[in-house]
Amino acid sequence: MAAVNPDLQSERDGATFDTNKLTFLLDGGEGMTERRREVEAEALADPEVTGGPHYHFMSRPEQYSDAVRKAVHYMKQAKTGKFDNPADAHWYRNTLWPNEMAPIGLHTTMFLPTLENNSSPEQKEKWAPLAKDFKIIGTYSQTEMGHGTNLKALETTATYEPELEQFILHSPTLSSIKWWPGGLGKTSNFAVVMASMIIKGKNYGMHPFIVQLRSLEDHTVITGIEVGDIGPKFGFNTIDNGYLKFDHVRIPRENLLMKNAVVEPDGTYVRIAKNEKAAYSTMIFVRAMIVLEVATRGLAQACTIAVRYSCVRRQSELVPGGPEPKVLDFQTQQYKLLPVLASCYAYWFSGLFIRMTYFQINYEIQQGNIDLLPELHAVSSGLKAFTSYGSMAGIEQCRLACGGHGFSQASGLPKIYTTMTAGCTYEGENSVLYLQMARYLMKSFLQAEKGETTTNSVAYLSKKNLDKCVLGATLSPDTIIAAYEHRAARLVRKAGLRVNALEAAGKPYHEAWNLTSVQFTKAAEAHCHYFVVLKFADTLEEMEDEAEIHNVLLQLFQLYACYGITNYAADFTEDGFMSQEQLDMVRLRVLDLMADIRPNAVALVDSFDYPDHILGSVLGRYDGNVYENLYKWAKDSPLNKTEVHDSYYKYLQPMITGKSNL
Ligand SMILES: CCCCCCCCCCCCCCCCCC(=O)SCCNC(=O)CCNC(=O)[C@H](O)C(C)(C)COP(=O)(O)OP(=O)(O)OC[C@H]1O[C@@H](n2cnc3c(N)ncnc32)[C@H](O)[C@@H]1OP(=O)(O)O
Ligand SMILES: Cc1cc2nc3c(=O)[nH]c(=O)nc-3n(C[C@H](O)[C@H](O)[C@H](O)COP(=O)(O)OP(=O)(O)OC[C@H]3O[C@@H](n4cnc5c(N)ncnc54)[C@H](O)[C@@H]3O)c2cc1C
Repeated sequence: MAAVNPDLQSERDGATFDTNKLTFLLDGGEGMTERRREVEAEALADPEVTGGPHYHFMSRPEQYSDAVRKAVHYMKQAKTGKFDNPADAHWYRNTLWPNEMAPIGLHTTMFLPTLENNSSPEQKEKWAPLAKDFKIIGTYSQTEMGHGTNLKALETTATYEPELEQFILHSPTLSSIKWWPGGLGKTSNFAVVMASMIIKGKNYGMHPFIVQLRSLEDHTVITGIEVGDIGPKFGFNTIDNGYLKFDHVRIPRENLLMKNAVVEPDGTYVRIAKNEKAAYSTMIFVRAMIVLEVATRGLAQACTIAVRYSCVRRQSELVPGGPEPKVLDFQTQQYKLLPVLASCYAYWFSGLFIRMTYFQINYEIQQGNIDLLPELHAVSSGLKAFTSYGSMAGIEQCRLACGGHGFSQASGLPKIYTTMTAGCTYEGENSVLYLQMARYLMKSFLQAEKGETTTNSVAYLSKKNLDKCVLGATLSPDTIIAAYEHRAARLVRKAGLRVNALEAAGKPYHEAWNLTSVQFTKAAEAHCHYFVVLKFADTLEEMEDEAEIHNVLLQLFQLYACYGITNYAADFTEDGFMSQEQLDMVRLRVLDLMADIRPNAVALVDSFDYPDHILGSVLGRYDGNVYENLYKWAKDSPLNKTEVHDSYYKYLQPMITGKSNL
């Protein structure tokens, strides 16, 4: 291994805490870190994982093809049973497809979970082993060309025919063509298809059906089905997002996944699930996972790259006539990066929380207790929107902080950005998800207005909030939380009262709601912001005696919270809650905290513990040897394969010399 750049080494030498111990905390325990490292090390030693063609120098069809090669490698490994622990499988996939979507990504993330959570016991016994063993490869096919958000308006129909005990799948219009599902275009031979179920002329709404798309012998498309790739996208080059059109395709009655609703042979419809949104369960799962696995990890990688690079990049002067400083020593550079780094830690702890909560509540739901479903839906929707947007903005900030080299694919940042930013749209467009959370907030507000107690994430709405902010220079977590509670409660209340006032003035509820929806998305965002602050504070409180780590995390917590206050200053001050003096104090504390955190910046990103292969960045290399590797990267560019490029002979030569050697 090459010697570490002394500029990076000095940062590591100066850290005040043991990065390993912080990694343990982030992974959820030392044992988890060890296991993750074992899985990653095994993958990294395998030439099938690390030895393929250079991602950035391939065309899109080549990128897809190489991702399929990796998928086959993954499936072979999985078939040996070595990934029976889902976390192991996850680490392996992250190493195999760094910041790339696997062509079988939807198979593992949505197809299999839908089979497992939406099937009757007999169906589960039949389909889940086939999917787990990759005897069938599937996707989750819900969105249509005309509708992704409004699921009630999906046009694909599944019409029941009792005589033959079959459903007939049909795409009646152009806009009903399924559009976007990952792995649908070329890879999958099966899909869970969400279609509106029609029995004897009555539409029972969206239900999941398992449908074969392609032959298991030669992958040819089943008669009556048209399927293909939707073409190049902003990112996601390694996955074949696809389209799917049905022309009266018959499937047996048993292909309706019947955990939540049964259709008897004579066409009698029997609802089993207590909540009519039970068919939406896979979306809740993925939203809950996106917080840590997509939004936070993308941001953590971008921070790692930008912070390390900012400690090896030297430019300009700090002391007149003095040596060029590391660019991270400029206060403006710290202001670009350190609040983003703080937000990454904040999202991480919320991500751990929502992941654990999802599995706890889902267990209850599987036992038939759906009391906490609305809360889970609201919190997972809100956090997905809040963290994916914050991460998207943060990654772009990291790119800008890397100057010119940040714009090169060599930085790794464009790939991280384009993969992550899709998370603002898929699995529920962010504004739409904030509005789902807002529905929950509105209901909770009305409860609180009636003097009822609100619980869990919205407990603060029925509490007496402070009228005056008591935040002092010590920035105690309690006073910070109280400030964020006040802001969220006030914005929710203001939006709720406006809906009431508009209704009282004669507007129908739906109109009053639409006229308040900007206010409500801001209230939902404020609620999520409060929640993320709260979960960070909870983590600090629950930490066992690791004083050095506690210290630096407390500084990050304070920076995250103070930066948030300065960014949303009007929300905290306009009702007189926070004084101008307090706001000024908070602004200065942001600068002090950055100076406090600066010596630990590299250690804080090292603690995310990303191997270079996953980062995929010349700028963010662990050894900091940036320039020699940038040079090597350029030399590898396909355009440099020949001294004179073909385009010269084709176009330039005739123009310049009047002749052509072609
Ligand atoms: C270690 C483990 C590692 C694991 C690794 C995992 C790694 C993860 C990696 C992730 C990679 C991700 C790749 C995924 C690719 C994208 C896939 C997709 O986009 S797929 C496509 C994704 N597509 C989308 O996301 C579509 C987005 N659209 C929607 O979800 C819905 O249509 C809607 C929610 C917007 C409205 O629905 P609509 O039917 O019109 O409903 P109304 O508005 O009329 O509200 C009625 C009531 O219902 C309630 N409620 C609603 N939802 C739920 C729920 N889920 N539940 C419960 N309740 C719910 C609502 O609160 C309300 O209650 P109330 O107030 O009356 O009491
Ligand atoms: C990379 C990627 C992968 C995907 N993978 C899959 C997949 O595997 N399977 C699958 O089924 N789907 C998939 N999708 C589709 C995805 O889930 C939808 O695109 C997403 O849910 C958004 O829906 P939409 O496209 O209809 O957006 P639209 O709803 O058309 O959004 C357009 C605008 O309208 C606004 N808007 C819409 N409704 C409302 C409302 N009620 N109130 C206020 N504003 C509103 C939105 O906020 C947005 O600004 C994928 C999409 C992408 C980009």
